[in-house]
Amino acid sequence: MNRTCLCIEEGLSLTCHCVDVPVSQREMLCSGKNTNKELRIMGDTDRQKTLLERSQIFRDIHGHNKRYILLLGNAGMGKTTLIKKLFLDWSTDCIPQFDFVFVLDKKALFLTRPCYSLQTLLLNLSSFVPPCLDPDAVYAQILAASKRVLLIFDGFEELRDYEILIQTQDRDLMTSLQKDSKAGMFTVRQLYSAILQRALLPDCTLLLTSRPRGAASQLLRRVNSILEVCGFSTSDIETYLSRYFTDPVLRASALDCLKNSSYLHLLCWNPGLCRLVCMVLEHSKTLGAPPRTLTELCHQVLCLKLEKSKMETQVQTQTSLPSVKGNQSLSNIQTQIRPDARRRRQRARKNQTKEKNEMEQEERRSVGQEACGVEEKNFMDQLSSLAWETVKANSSILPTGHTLSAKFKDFALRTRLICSHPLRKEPVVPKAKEEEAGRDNPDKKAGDENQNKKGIRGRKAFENVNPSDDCVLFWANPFLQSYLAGVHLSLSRNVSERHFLQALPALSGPKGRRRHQIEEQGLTQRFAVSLLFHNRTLLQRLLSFTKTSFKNTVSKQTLVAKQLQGLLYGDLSPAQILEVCHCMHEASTTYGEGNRGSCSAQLVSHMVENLPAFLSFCGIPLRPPDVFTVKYILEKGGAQGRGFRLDLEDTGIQVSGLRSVVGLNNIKTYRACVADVIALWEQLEESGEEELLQQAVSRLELYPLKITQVCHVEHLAKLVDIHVHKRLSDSCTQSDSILAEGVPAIRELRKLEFELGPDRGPLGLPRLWELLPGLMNLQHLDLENNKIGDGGSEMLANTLITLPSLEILNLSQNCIGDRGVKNLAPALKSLPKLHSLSLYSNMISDEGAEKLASVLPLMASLTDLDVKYNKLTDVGAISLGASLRNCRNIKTLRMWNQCIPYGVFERLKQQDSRILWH
Ligand SMILES: Nc1ncnc2c1ncn2[C@@H]1O[C@H](COP(=O)(O)OP(=O)(O)OP(=O)(O)O)[C@@H](O)[C@H]1O
Repeated sequence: MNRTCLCIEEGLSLTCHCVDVPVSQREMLCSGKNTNKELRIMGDTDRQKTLLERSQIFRDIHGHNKRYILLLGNAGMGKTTLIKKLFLDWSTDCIPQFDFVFVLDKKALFLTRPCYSLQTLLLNLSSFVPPCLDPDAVYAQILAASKRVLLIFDGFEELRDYEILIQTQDRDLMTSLQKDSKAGMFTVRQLYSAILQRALLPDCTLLLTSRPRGAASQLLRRVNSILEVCGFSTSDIETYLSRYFTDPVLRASALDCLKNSSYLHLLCWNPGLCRLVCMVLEHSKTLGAPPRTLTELCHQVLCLKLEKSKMETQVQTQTSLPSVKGNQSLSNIQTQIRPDARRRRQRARKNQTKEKNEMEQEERRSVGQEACGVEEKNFMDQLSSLAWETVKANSSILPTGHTLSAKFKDFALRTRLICSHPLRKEPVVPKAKEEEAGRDNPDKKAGDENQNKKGIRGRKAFENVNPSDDCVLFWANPFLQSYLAGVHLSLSRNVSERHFLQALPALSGPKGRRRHQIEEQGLTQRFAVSLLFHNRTLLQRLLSFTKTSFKNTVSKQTLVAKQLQGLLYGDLSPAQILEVCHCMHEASTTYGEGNRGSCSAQLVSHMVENLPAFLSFCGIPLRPPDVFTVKYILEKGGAQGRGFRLDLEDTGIQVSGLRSVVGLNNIKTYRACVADVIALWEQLEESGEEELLQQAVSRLELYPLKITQVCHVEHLAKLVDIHVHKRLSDSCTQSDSILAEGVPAIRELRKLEFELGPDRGPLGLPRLWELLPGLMNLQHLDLENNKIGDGGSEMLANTLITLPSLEILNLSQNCIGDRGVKNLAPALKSLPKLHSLSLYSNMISDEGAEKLASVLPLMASLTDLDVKYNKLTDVGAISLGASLRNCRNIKTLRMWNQCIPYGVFERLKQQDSRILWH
């Protein structure tokens, strides 16, 4: 197993190229008053605190094993690589709690015949599984100690795929599966479903990987740990480059290039893209200028791949090396060859080194020239069409209904744009039977011995029974898949203008909001728009173009321009605005030509003119490349004299990203996770960047402030502390002059909504009581539904007296009773500006009502009081009604509840019209 999973992808190995990146622990939390739990987007500072090493993945903080783990990560973020690394750890005994580890791939779901058992699923169908000579004995061991089994589900693009498997419930089937899991009469789907539902191997540990998309509430409820792969940090990128480029000159030039291109550097946050960036930097001498957009990057990678495949074909013909057989990719073969065979191959390769060097030189010379012949271009068109089909279906797997010509398949596999996943493996014949068969059939025995001599004994177990039928074809790279889908949309004559527009939800205005945006569809949309403005001569190197297809592109370009100019940006969702920003960045930066270049520039100019002045990205993840694009658009706006207020709350933006946008001249105010804001200020103070610190402090906006997570209270407390002490920390004094008047955002904070709800409210309230005295200018405090209770009212009373500006106080639904009112009464009468008080739906009875009635005339500014739905009876109501006569300023008193007799209430109402039902 160690050998089988060593290869990350062609030419890259786990031991030499893999960079260890941690995973972060994600949390399911209720947000605000909403009782449904959802995946919380964490701020950067908080995220850093949840990072886990690989060795901690299976253990909780108490050292207990986690049994149901979900690992999330966008395309290319390294989920599969992490799993291979876990395999490697396991094979070297670093995860000793498991005796067996199996990887079950989504692609096996294509096996639809009901002829499998749990035993064959694990020992014959799982990925990386080594040959097993005594399956029955091994299976018995698995069943006997299922607690020591780790099952990993990989290759699932959507959470919904799991959700469907969990929802399918057939009781009879589950019973028969549990009764006889050895019977070969189930489909892979049924077996997967039973495992995920814990009907089979209920004690084993499950680790599921998925891109974080699609609704999956049932699944999220089942799992007891949600992890996310982190991208590469700046130092990870450097490590990766130093491992990728063994040639010091190339390495230095690649590092230099990244230093000069912040976009490429930010793309490298995604390891899959980092790999692509390295590929093009490796050939930068011949490729010319490094890519400035994702479109250019994918275009250059495609050219390289096609060149490489062309060169390999030439060498193969020259040296008559056996060609790649059937549907197996080279990398697959590499991983399966035993070391002795590999050594012999290496020796042979040495002899070819000279030839190879010449070939590489030739390759370098030819990159930049024509990459495809006519036939290849036709194949590229066909691939593009397939790419769009798969993107539309949210899948990386090629549909099985198509009959693909052998030549096309060979091209697709040779270029490594498509890979093949073997589905069925030959069952391993137990050794005794093998010998028996050999005795009966001397020819076969001789053949087998031959194979053993070649060092590939046992390899049979990995191979397909029938290579053409028993494999699934899938896209090797999600970015190239989306790029080709974009090529099809914008350049194919077969895509009408109507269909083209339908594929671009970001451009269809508010109605596009409703659509659930899938990552690859977003990427495809970006590529499709950008390719319309792309340099045609370059595109012609890859694709077949006729005059008609050019015409078609021009009309689509006009259509896109019209659509973009008609957009009402104020009506777009944050996700749509981000997508349009990406489209515009790609279109206007990608190699343009002549008037196409100026046309895209005009579109950007139109966009920045029409963007709303308050630009919110709240609630959508902003990854490093996204931040680059947003910054690009903001800068363009700045050049046209536009200023913006930015909302970056709940975006998970990194502190470095925050720093890059906050300092732009045309940013008037910004909001972001308070902990990250403080982290940024501290960084700026430490680096002595006073001007930027001054801007970052003065531009922060908090108003109106909603506290929806317990951590928000902690963050706010820290900020209030800075405000009160007028410095960032005791040891730092550089910021003293900047903070001489405290934090402007705190000084100007007028409204605070505390929305933790009854379960989490008590967790955050003690901290709130401590920080409130720092919010001197607070006018509106909304504490509805936080279970303050009589216990909390005392603390609240102590704090209220420190808020002289308070005008509106909402204490509805807080379990406050008579004791609470007694505690609060002195504080309430000390608030000189309080005009609205709500004690709606608490537990105040007559005693509390009387206390309230006694202080009412002393609350000179009060105009509205709400004590509806409490427990007061006619006695309390009459007291309040009587007190009202002495309160000229009060305009409304709402106090109805079922304990007050109807007649009494009616009479009170008639006596004073300010008493209201509702
Ligand atoms: N930790 C790492 N070190 C070095 N390279 C990595 C690492 N993680 C990922 N890569 C590179 O990124 C590529 C994509 O990674 P991988 O296939 O693991 O992503 P994934 O999250 O499984 O993507 P998908 O959702 O598309 O399946 C790998 O082939 C490898 O080249």
